[in-house]
Amino acid sequence: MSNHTTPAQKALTLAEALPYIKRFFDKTIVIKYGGNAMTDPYLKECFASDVVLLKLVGMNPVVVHGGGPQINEMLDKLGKKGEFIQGMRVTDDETMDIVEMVLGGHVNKEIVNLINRHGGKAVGLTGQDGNLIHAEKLLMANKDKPEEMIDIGMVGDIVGIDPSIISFLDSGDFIPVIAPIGVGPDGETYNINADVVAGKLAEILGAEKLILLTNTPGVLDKNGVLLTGLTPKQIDELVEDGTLSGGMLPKISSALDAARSGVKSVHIIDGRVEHALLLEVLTDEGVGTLIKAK
Ligand SMILES: Nc1ncnc2c1ncn2[C@@H]1O[C@H](COP(=O)(O)OP(=O)(O)O)[C@@H](O)[C@H]1O
Ligand SMILES: CC(=O)N[C@@H](CCC(=O)OP(=O)(O)O)C(=O)O
Repeated sequence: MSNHTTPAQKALTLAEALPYIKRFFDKTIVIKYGGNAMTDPYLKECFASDVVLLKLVGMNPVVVHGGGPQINEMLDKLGKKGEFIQGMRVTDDETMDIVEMVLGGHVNKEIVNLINRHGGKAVGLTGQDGNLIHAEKLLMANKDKPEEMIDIGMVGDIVGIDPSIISFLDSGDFIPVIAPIGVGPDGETYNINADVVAGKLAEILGAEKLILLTNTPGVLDKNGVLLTGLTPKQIDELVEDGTLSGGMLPKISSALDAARSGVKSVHIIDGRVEHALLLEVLTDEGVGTLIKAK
């Protein structure tokens, strides 16, 4: 909020929150915190305080985080180059070790720590904890030649989610902070795109909202103009003509799957905006792109 806001304007903004607090009271809100959105220290503080505020007014935020750029940084330090195909990281065994170390370690604990310093009770998990995310090796079709499969190593496809650990944490007013790592039948670990985890978790938890925080104002058209709402047909067209690429591909397909599976509202928003979460959940302000089920 600008320093030029008058007390009356501030009061109006606060009053505006009441219908949203009532509507989302006791509802689950899955928040995907993208690695690209978690770069600026001040914005990280804003994010953590927003999550705590949502919890304290009676909502159940569940945080799923990414960390793609943070993994790249570590790979760089080790002299290894990160490679992505259709928005998914090619993950050999050595890269998988680094993914687990960065996501399950540093990134996860940093977010837990931030939320706790703002007065929340966050608990960090990977998909291994409480058997949360069951995975198997992803068989990825080449989008240009669908009959051809691409082997991208230890990248996982979610085959099941056991949400009991989330319900348990929720009953104790804890805020789950989840790293996108899944576990296979033989205990092997898989690297899963964080948007995919957030979308599937929102579906299984019957979430009211799924919010994907990233580093663009939302989905942009060919001319870089924000698209405030997107239907499945429009999404198909944008994929086909190449307007959507890279990390936006798994993001949009997870968002659409979640919307079609009953998550009431799915948004891709700009995590670089101060208090983007509060603006999205508690005000009339439309931010980012709303993904529609039809
Ligand atoms: N049409 C589009 N609109 C917005 N961003 C797009 C589009 N197509 C590709 N992108 C890319 O997708 C990126 C967001 O995905 P990603 O890098 O995976 O971020 P995150 O870490 O938040 O998941 C944007 O920074 C942008 O470079
Ligand atoms: C399979 C795959 O691509 N996994 C991702 C997991 C992290 C992630 O999704 O991070 P962002 O949300 O910051 O992009 C990766 O290795 O980068």
